[in-house]
Amino acid sequence: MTLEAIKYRRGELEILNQLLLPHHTIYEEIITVKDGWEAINQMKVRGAPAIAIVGCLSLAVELHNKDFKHVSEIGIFVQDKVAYLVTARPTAVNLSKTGVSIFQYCKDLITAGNENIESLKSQLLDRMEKLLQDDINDNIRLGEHGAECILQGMAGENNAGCTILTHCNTGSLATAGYGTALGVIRSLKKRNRLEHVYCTETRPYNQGARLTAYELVHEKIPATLIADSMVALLMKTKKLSAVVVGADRVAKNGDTANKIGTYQLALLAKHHNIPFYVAAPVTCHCDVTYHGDDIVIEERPPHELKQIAGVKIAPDGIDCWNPSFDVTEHKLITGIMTENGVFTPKEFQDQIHLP
Ligand SMILES: CSC[C@@H](O)[C@@H](O)C(=O)COP(=O)(O)O
Repeated sequence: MTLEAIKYRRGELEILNQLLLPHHTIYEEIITVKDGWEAINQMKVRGAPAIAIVGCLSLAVELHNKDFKHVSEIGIFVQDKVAYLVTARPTAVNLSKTGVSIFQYCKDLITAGNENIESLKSQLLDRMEKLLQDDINDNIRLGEHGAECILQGMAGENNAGCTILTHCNTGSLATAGYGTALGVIRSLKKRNRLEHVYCTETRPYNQGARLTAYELVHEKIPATLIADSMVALLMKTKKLSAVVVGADRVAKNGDTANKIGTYQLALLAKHHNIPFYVAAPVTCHCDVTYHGDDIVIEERPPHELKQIAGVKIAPDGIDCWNPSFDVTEHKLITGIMTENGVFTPKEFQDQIHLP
């Protein structure tokens, strides 16, 4: 069974507290949008798709449990809650994009003359609940396209297995299930074409060591953990088929924001002539961000850099800079893997109006 970051039944939401992994598996109840906001902001739940789904499902739970006197109250309620949710973390576009689409759906239903409060609530709940299955379906399709693309690049290699380097956590814990970059790895494994995975520790928050390594062990995928500082030597000395990473926001020009350290991986991949792929479902493509430089990069508090699991590793008094993401320019990207296919940044720019 794959790991489950989100457990939902109408009116009930629980999230796996990822701050406690890999040592403790503890689910926490989310009853209100405020609970959802705090879980996202404190990174109990993280990963662009998972953030969006938990934010919207926290809204679903509060909406389900609340009484309204008029449909217009529901419209105001949804608008206010979405506006609040999007302030939890700025870089991943999934939360604001999905939140805005839920509000738009609500507005459309009201404008179309839906006067029945219970029916309006139920249609909104259906729509938000669908996010879970949609995300899994998209990831499975993305994984298949991504695996196919990598294997086509190895066509001359006689059914050899692939060796993939990945960064941060993009698996079941970061999504509703299956994963984005890790979904591509799963699809390669299903085809018996996966030789080995290297995952970076992903300092400072160690999503690679704490979460990806945990998922890889859980899934019995042959894998090796490396420190971020070992990537150049890895690329020089081991034969890598590709680097595959996730994304938190893809700008219209194909620049992508992802976990801090991704940019240096892309630069190193270019130097070593290794294909560099970004696995990015359409939910993280941003229609209003034209250029990577326009992406707001979240800065996390200093203690997340100066401590590991609550243990100090740096002196008091030292200044810290802790950007949580960086932007990889599209010219460093071989392909953007989506549920609709794999696109070069140029093709991506031409096809930005994907369904
Ligand atoms: C599955 S998606 C890709 C990204 O969301 C992931 O690699 C990442 O950067 C997550 O960052 P995080 O700060 O842990 O939410």
